[in-house]
Amino acid sequence: MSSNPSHYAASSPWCVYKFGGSSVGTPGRLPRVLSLISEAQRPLAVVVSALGDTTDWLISAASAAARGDEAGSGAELAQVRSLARSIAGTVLESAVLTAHEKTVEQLLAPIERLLTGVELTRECTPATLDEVLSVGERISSELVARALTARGIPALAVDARTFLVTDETAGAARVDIEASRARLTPLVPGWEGKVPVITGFIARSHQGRTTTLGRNGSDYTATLLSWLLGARQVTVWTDVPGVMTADPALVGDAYPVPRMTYAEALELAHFGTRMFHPRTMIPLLESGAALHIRGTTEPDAPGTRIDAEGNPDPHRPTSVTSLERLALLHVESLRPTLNEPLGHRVLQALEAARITVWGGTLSALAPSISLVVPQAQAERAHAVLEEALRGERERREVRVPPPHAPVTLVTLVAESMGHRPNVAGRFFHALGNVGVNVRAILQGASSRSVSCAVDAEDTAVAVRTVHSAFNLNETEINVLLVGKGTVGGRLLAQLAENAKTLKARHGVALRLVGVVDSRRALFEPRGLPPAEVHARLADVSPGNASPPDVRPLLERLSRLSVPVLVDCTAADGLETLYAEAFRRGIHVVAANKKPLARPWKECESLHGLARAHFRTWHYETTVGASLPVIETLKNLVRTGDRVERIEGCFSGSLGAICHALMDGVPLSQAVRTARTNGYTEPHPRDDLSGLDVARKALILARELGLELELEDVAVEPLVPPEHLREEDPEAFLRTLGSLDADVSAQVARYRAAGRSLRYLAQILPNAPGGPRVKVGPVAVDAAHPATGLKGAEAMVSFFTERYREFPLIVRGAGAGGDVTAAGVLADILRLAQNVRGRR
Ligand SMILES: Nc1ncnc2c1ncn2[C@@H]1O[C@H](COP(=O)(O)OP(=O)(O)O)[C@@H](O)[C@H]1O
Ligand SMILES: N[C@@H](CC(=O)OP(=O)(O)O)C(=O)O
Repeated sequence: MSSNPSHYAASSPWCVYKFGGSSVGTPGRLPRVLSLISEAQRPLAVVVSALGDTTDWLISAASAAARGDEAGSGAELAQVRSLARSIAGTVLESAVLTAHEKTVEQLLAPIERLLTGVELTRECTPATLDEVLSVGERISSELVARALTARGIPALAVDARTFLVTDETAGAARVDIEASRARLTPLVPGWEGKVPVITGFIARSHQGRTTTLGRNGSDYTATLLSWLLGARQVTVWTDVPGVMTADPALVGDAYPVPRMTYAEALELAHFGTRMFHPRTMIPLLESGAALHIRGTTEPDAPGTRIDAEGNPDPHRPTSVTSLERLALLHVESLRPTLNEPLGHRVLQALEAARITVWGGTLSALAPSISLVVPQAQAERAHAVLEEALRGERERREVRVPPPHAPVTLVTLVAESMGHRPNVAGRFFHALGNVGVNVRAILQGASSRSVSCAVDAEDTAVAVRTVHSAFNLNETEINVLLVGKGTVGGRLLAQLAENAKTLKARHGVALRLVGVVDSRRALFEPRGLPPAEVHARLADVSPGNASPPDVRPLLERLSRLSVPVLVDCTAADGLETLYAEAFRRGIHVVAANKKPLARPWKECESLHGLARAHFRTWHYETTVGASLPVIETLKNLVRTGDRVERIEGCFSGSLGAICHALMDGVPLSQAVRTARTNGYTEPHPRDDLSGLDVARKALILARELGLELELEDVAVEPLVPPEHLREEDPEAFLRTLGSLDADVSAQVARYRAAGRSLRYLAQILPNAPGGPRVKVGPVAVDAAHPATGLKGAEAMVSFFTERYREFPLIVRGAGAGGDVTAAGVLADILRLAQNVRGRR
């Protein structure tokens, strides 16, 4: 090919349109294609791919035939025929349709005979496969040309084999541009006044065999044609509105990149963006023509323009791409070798064995080497390396461990790498933050990209993380809410109320993607409007399992960016769900105390699991609703203070009940009111038994590093234990009435003595004989700080080495759906701070 761009600089009035399989072969889209062609400027050449998945089906038909599977081969071919018919039926009528169907049969007949031959010989050579595949593009060019003609737009089906000349390499032929030009030139005058509809992907070798240019090769046909015709512009129409910041199938919030350079597009194609054939850019680099990528379904969207200049905006988006099914090979140096350096020998050996090396950390003088190769070639590559380094291995100078597979190469393509500070630093920092293990960093890649190899299972999270770190102004947090009772219900309301401000002021896009209650589950990865949740959930028919199994939803949640499981239940057994969440890379925010009160060892291993997966477990609201109790204690411990005593009224609900009792309200009435106000646990027995406060005391004690169990907490209930047996909350409230008189009398005696009833918790880490934790009712005197508490107020006093004389006191509303939900929301936002986006 010429290396002199000016020689072939685009100069003619020709325009080239290319329509991919998704545009011509998806039912309903062909009429749009036809109108785009009819509205385009002239002269126009159109390149088309095979309809939909035709090429895949033809490949399967050939493989089935080679296995001798006649029925399988026939079934694949039947799919080709059936799609061709159904699409034709949407744009052609009566006699024209009949004529077209006859043409399709004429095209398919020799292919069927070829496949019979493959069945008999049980062999499908690459050359035969190319012949089989070529029928896909030939069918679609015939169809589009006929459909245009039927609409009064003069058109002509053109088989690219009549002018595109290649070498003999089946499956990925190389084009002879001069020979092709010589064949095309005399054909062009015959296109005068007509739209030539040219087959993409296929060509003919010097020896006259049908060849193909490689998968996605129609884009390449289009740019080659533009070069040959001297066209200034090529438009590739596809099913996405341009080149996106990431594969939209992997990243839901990817968006179109308005402009990029040829080199950026080349890099994207090289590192896995399957929308381009890697050679597509070569003719454009030669001719200087611009390539437009546009969406057939959104023709008015600006799309992406690819040219020599690219995007001059320094804040332009960057694209992330991934290449899967790879393997990582290492040569580990055990001690310095005395022989020649290993790098070039390794590369030479791999090249001689025709192994593709995608990249790696390697230099001629490198003592240790990492290489990325296709997974399918990994075992062979390993054997080649072992053989090439046999001497060094025998002298124990190097080791060649077995390949590590599968891995994925994740690449950020940024033309501005050199102009923007710390691109590589941000790339690796973002991955580190979400616990993605970077297996190898690729050096030697161009200055416009940075790549690393990650485990295949981390592909989605790695691509999404890098994408949001570089391309999103907002940090998107995806929430799956379990429990929509008092706290969960208020959280839904607060999500709705605060979403706009959080986005605008703090760059946090909070998206609710799922809700689970005791009977039903709802999941919508594109987001659920919080205000509609109750109604949408009511429409879901309850499953067999009650409560529903949340684990399958975790799998879906884990594929979204910054996934968070929010537990607003007071249920038992959620710890297994948390473990599953951490393992899948999901954060947990919980108002539920029960998992934190599990046996110490179990709880510790759950914390360990979160750490091992770099996930957070926030639970500030488990003690004192949204009062900053746990964070304050963590800070005291972190900064080296020694806690001598923690004391307080941890329960807003018991606070409200005690306060009402002191005001003369009967016990049963006081409990009922606290429950109605959303202060108590679902079953108020958990409050009156002291169990709920005991759990809170245990949570704080464990924050101090005390290895205590729930049974170690000395608990004195507010009412005698024999009154706490009733399982049904309503019946329980009724039976409490029998205690009203006794309790009121007791309270009157306290009042007379100038004392107040409070439910106190005390943690004494340094008590003689070992740490002590106790909770129970106490008649405090007027000087006690708890005396002044009103309603559902809670209070925690920290007596420490630094706060000995004047304790650090946290005090305020300690119960209620609104404050607890606000605390949960604050915990979710704290998470967002660790995974900052682009701003
Ligand atoms: N960065 C990206 N931008 C846009 N599309 C991408 C990107 N990465 C992968 N794709 C995928 O490429 C597809 C378009 O390419 P392709 O399947 O070859 O389309 P066509 O059939 O039109 O030739 C999109 O539907 C999308 O799933
Ligand atoms: N039909 C060929 C060539 C091609 O480019 O198709 P599409 O434009 O639909 O990606 C293939 O599937 O590889």
